[in-house]
Amino acid sequence: MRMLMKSNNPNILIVDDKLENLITLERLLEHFDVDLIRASSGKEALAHLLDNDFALVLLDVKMPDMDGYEVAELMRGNSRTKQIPIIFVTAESRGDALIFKGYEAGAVDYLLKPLNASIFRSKVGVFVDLYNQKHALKLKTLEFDQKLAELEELQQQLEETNEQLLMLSTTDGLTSLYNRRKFDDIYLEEWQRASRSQNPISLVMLDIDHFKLYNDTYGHHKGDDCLRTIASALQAMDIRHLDKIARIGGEEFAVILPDTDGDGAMLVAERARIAIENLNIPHETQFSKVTASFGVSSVVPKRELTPKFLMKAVDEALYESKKRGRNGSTLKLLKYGKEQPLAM
Ligand SMILES: Nc1nc2c(ncn2[C@@H]2O[C@H](COP(=O)(O)OP(=O)(O)OP(=O)(O)O)[C@@H](O)[C@H]2O)c(=O)[nH]1
Repeated sequence: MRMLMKSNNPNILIVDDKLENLITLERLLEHFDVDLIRASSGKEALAHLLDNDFALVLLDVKMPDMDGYEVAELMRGNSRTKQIPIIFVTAESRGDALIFKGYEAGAVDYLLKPLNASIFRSKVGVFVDLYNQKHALKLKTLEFDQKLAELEELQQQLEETNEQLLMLSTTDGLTSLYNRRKFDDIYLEEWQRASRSQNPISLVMLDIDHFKLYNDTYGHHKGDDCLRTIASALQAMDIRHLDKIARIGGEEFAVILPDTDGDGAMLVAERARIAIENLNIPHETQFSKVTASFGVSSVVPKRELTPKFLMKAVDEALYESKKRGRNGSTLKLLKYGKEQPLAM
């Protein structure tokens, strides 16, 4: 037992207008690990109650100015103090009516003086234990909340890492466009959608002209810069939200165009061809600048067709553009499994 406040021990407030009674209570509570706080009036008691947390209040009934019942009632009316247990300690027994009045005022017990030391101590002990348990639970709850917050933060980090991983696995490191794997996934999805809706689907594939020569002339780093610049130019094109651009090979790009027929796809290819030409990247070819050749293919998917047909057609169309002198586009339309080339 200590008279000092602000230790980690529970506080017990002892309220009595007579000093000798306070001293008696203190002696009785000597062996408890608690901090005892004295109050010699109701007002003083209330002031302590508003300032500190208490495990228990030992409250004298008969005091001048404000009696114990009034103190108890004021405590019950205040959210900060209403849960604190009160044991009334009084010298007089004036009958059951008064004892009931004490319980009504919120007392948990009502003890008569002279106090029986062991009964008194065991009753106080119950409340000290309860308080200690409540305090330990509060600490555990705080610890739990902290762990929960840490867990939530870890969860958030995990989600961010997963997002980054997903991005890395679907995009091309050099240009940040979709990579080949993602292209294949999107293409398959769009093919299936077009099969259901029976709307056309088109592919545009482009390959930079004489890119080996470009690397050989300007070096691999400049080659990478060139690929990045072309990727940005393709991204800057005014195409529809559903159209998806990918880098599908070293110097090869492709655009998936859902709900687009051959004519529409040729317009996109021509726009991309001009966008690359207009970059005016010097290159030692017949055009004196970097250009690209385009293959375009389009189809309304029928049961006898697989996605590979359209890929094969776009490949062949691109090859045709290379053969015809580069920096141009060739369209191949597919119908009912039969290839119908349409030179442009
Ligand atoms: N700098 C750079 N070069 C690449 C990259 N990927 C592929 N290449 C190069 O692109 C060149 C492609 O050359 P080829 O397939 O022979 O074709 P080309 O020289 O473009 O000629 P045509 O396609 O016939 O016009 C090769 O030299 C590759 O090394 C890359 O990520 N960065």
